[in-house]
Amino acid sequence: MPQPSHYTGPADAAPDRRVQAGAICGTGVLLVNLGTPEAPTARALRPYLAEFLSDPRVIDYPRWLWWPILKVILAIRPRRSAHAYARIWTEAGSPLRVLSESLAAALQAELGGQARVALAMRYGQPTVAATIAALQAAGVRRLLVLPLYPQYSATSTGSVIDAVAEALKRLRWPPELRVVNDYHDDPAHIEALARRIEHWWGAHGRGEKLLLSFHGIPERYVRLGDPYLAQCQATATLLRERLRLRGDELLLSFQSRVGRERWLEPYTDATVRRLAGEGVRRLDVACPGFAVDCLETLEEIAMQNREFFVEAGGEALRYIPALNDTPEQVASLAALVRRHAQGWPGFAGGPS
Ligand SMILES: C=CC1=C(C)c2cc3[nH]c(cc4nc(cc5[nH]c(cc1n2)c(C)c5CCC(=O)O)C(CCC(=O)O)=C4C)c(C)c3C=C
Ligand SMILES: [Fe+2]
Ligand SMILES: [Fe+2]
Repeated sequence: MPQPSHYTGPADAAPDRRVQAGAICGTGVLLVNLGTPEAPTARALRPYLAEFLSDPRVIDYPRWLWWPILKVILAIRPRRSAHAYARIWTEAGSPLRVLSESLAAALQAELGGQARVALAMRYGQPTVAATIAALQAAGVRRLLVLPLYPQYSATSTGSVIDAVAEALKRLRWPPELRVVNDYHDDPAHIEALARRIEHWWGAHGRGEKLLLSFHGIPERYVRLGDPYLAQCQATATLLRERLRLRGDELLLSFQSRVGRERWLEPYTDATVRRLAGEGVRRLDVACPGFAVDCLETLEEIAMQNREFFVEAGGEALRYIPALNDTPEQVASLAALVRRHAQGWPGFAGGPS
């Protein structure tokens, strides 16, 4: 049987006619999330934090300056972080892992035979390299990388691109590659976020203000050209317009600061304290930078910052969960995949 004209691979690498038959095909979607420790213990936190904090995309100090500081951090932080993880750990494991896996399974069900979906973690297991190798062994010749970060930052998405490039370097015949850099202003994504918030308001009533808390990064990175701040602001503006909120009803802040450098401001903890001090009683907080719930939302926002808010005189800080594996998130990511895969077999513009 003749192969499609662009096909040049060996016979066992999933020829495109299998797409027509509705079988899993030579297109792969690699979802990548940050990663999470294997257990909520200092022992499991140490290698996780060591890998994460050794990444020059995350901390860009010269290595000779950073190694001694990292050594001190790795003597202290694992125990503190383990304590925080223990507060959110579930029977099934770390929420970030459980929810990312569930999202990947739901996206696979939605895409059916159009693409094979796999999940990798930037730090820890399963690695980006091993997951790409497994996809390739399953016949994937075209790979769409979808980091689970709506806003681009060199510290998150940029680092995923590094890991993918490193993995492809080791392959004799790498797959054709496409990368979703960000989806911070994707209309379907904004709609999914807005519906999530409206649905939550429908069930719990509306607070006096809505705070959008994004993960912070050092402010210096933005000065050096990282588009992260502008993309967070754009997401917030689009959500404000879609939810028809007044300027003072929606606020933006940045959480999870690490170290002594100045990070993006205003800080979330200072903002919730300030709002409580100004008389806000019921504050709703959403974290649109996180595709799925994790330590930073479930512990830092829904526990720590709730305590800060109440200590400062507020009544209730109500955390609105992330999109997780909801049909809205699955539909918006599937649409994103279909748009980015255009021209590939089985997708619009490609051989059907
Ligand atoms: C020290 C620098 C850090 C930068 C820069 C940073 C950027 C960044 N992180 C996320 C998403 C997540 N971070 C998570 C945890 C986490 N983040 C840092 C540090 C930086 N992050 C640390 C040390 C940790 C581990 C926990 C701790 O010890 O405090 C998580 C949650 C992981 C989980 O297991 O649940 C996510 C998700 C983004 C999107 C980002 C830049 C935009
Ligand atoms: Fe982080
Ligand atoms: Fe944190």
